[in-house]
Amino acid sequence: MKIVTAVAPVNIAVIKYWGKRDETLILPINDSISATLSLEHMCAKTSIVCSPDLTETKFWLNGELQPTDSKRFQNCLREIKKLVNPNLEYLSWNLSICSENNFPTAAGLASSAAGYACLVYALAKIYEINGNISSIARMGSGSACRSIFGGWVRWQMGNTTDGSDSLAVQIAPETHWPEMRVLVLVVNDKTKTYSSTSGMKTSVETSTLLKHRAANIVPQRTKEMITAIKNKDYKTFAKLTMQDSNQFHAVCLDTYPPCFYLNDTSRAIIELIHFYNQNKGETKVAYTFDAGPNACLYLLEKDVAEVIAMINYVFPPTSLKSDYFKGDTVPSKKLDEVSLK
Ligand SMILES: Nc1ncnc2c1ncn2[C@@H]1O[C@H](COP(=O)(O)OP(=O)(O)OP(=O)(O)O)[C@@H](O)[C@H]1O
Ligand SMILES: C[C@@](O)(CCOP(=O)(O)OP(=O)(O)O)CC(=O)O
Repeated sequence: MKIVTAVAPVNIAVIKYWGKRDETLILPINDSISATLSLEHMCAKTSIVCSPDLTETKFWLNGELQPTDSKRFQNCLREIKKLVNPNLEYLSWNLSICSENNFPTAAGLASSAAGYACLVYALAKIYEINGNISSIARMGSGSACRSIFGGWVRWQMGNTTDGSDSLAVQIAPETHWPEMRVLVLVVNDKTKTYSSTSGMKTSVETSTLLKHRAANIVPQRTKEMITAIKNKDYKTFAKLTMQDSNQFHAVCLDTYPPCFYLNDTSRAIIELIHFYNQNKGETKVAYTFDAGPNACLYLLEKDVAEVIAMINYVFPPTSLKSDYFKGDTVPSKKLDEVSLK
């Protein structure tokens, strides 16, 4: 019997991935950029048992049995197994996989990114594979390819049909911008109505704004974002981050039928942050929202205490779940192996 437990971090995009050019291989229509958060507060944790006594492969997520015949799960398992020494005695043994997220799942806080990065990493450990597993994680969930690396990561969309050039690469390591912090404001921890997968599929089919974004906006914005990150230019970084989040949600509205991910509290957070920055006379804090109402704020360490105080003052305790309202850190540690027997 073999047992592995691994933990993997979430990543929060500052240039959003939204739209696929290949649904099976999970190839995107534009580049994206994210920071991988530290494992301290938010992570997926996955344990895998591999044993000759197991009669079938099973997968539990947050205590609930999941189907193992999904294309994504099977693709990850198949691609990992392709890299395994065919003589490995336990290659044919079944697996018992158990994963848990210590933060809301499918609520727009990148659970699929941490979850599939963790699954693929744990599988690689079980089968003793070394090498870059980011492209395999991508086949589980696109954004997962970025969670394999720490620090600032770019997922290059690539152009080939086989996806060989659609790769995540590190722009800057976790040590690059040590003052950077992320605050996660949980507005609603419920599972969202439209998954990212189905939302972006409808956007690709119906949104003309998404076509314009992918062709004419993201290429230039990606270059500017990389320069801002490399130069630690917070003002430019913050503006690009907020503009990209807003454009992504504009695409969601331009989708037919529209996907509403933001709610009134999300919009109040956006207004508050612009008001606060304006009153301070400089950009102190930037928001970004994934496919959900929950805000991620990027800000510098020196401003964390005041921004937390301001948010606590404006929002009554019931409107934000203070359990999750905490500072996470970028720089991050990478994936971690908890134990290996
Ligand atoms: N720990 C995990 N292990 C494996 N799969 C997971 C795990 N956590 C989440 N997932 C998968 O990811 C799905 C949620 O993905 P989805 O992209 O809709 O939400 P999200 O990643 O939380 O939000 P967003 O993509 O907007 O940041 C879950 O329904 C489940 O299939
Ligand atoms: C809004 C996003 O978080 C979308 C993430 O989409 P997913 O990676 O969850 O989608 P699939 O590839 O279909 O699994 C933006 C981002 O993380 O870049």
